[in-house]
Amino acid sequence: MIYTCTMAPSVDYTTFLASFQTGELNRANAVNYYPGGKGINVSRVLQQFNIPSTALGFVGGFTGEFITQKLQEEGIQTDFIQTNETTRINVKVAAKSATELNGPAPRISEKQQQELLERVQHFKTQDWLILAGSIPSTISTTFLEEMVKTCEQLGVRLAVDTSGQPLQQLMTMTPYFVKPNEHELGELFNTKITTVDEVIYYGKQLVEKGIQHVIVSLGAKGAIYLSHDCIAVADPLQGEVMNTVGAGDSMVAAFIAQMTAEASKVDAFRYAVAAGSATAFSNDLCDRQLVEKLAQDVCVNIYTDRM
Ligand SMILES: Nc1ncnc2c1ncn2[C@@H]1O[C@H](COP(=O)(O)OP(=O)(O)O)[C@@H](O)[C@H]1O
Ligand SMILES: O=P(O)(O)OC[C@H]1O[C@](O)(COP(=O)(O)O)[C@@H](O)[C@@H]1O
Repeated sequence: MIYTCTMAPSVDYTTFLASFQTGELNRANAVNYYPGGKGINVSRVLQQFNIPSTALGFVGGFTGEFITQKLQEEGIQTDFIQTNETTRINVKVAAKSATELNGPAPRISEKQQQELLERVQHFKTQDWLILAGSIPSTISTTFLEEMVKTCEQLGVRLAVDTSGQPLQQLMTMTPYFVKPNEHELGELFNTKITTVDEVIYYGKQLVEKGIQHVIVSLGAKGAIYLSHDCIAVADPLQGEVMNTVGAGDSMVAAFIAQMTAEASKVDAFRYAVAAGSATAFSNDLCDRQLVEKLAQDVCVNIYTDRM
């Protein structure tokens, strides 16, 4: 089973405008709202590939109910822990450039953390846990340590897509797969990363720690994959950008979908890049048909000798 864990889910309220000006009244041409948060997006894209997953995390209030109901309507199993706080609404402005306003993560009590740990303790060997999105500041470092240790002991493959201090902490352990974007990678090494060579230099350091698969996403500039025996650089795909929210999550989902279907890692990476762009070229997350189509166009340059 694939479990996604979103500790700070959201309802993503996206507004589409021709132009956006701060300090002015802006009227949207269209809006949409979908269940959001990185792990939840991963579950929604996996479902596009007919891969079942269970969405874990913390939800509360009317927005929490909306998320649970929408996921269930899409056929995604949920096993959320209820919080007293109403789940945040993240506002996205899709205009000439994208602006995002993400609410704070919920406060999670020790009891609620324990409940989550108990769920992880029931996972089986070869299961996946995708820990994605903001990790609330109330989540203790000991809890994260125990969660990673439990995954290691059970033989669960841990994928990580988060940022800030929790990412720093998780990188001192050895997840199976990690997908930072270039800013998050820079943050990890306390530097600013701008060139492909820099991405490769720092990405390799993650691989040397024992992380099996590293994808560094570069937004409109494409992405780079690194493992112990391969570096692959994907050129960006061109298209009409509609809404980039969830592009990174789509990438994570497509990579895992392909890995579970026993595709080669380079093919899995190719699909990951296609899925990221397919989402960027869509109003909601990508659909499978577009991913399959774009996957044919992704140009990947492989450098096995740069490790
Ligand atoms: N404007 C864009 N045009 C084409 N592809 C894009 C665009 N933005 C994102 N993508 C695709 O989605 C992937 C993930 O996007 P990115 O913004 O790096 O992730 P994150 O949302 O996690 O920061 C990129 O590596 C790329 O393949
Ligand atoms: O947990 P964070 O870092 O605040 O991010 C949450 C936001 O990220 C998203 O999951 C989108 O993530 P990506 O664009 O990085 O793929 C939104 O659905 C959500 O609003």
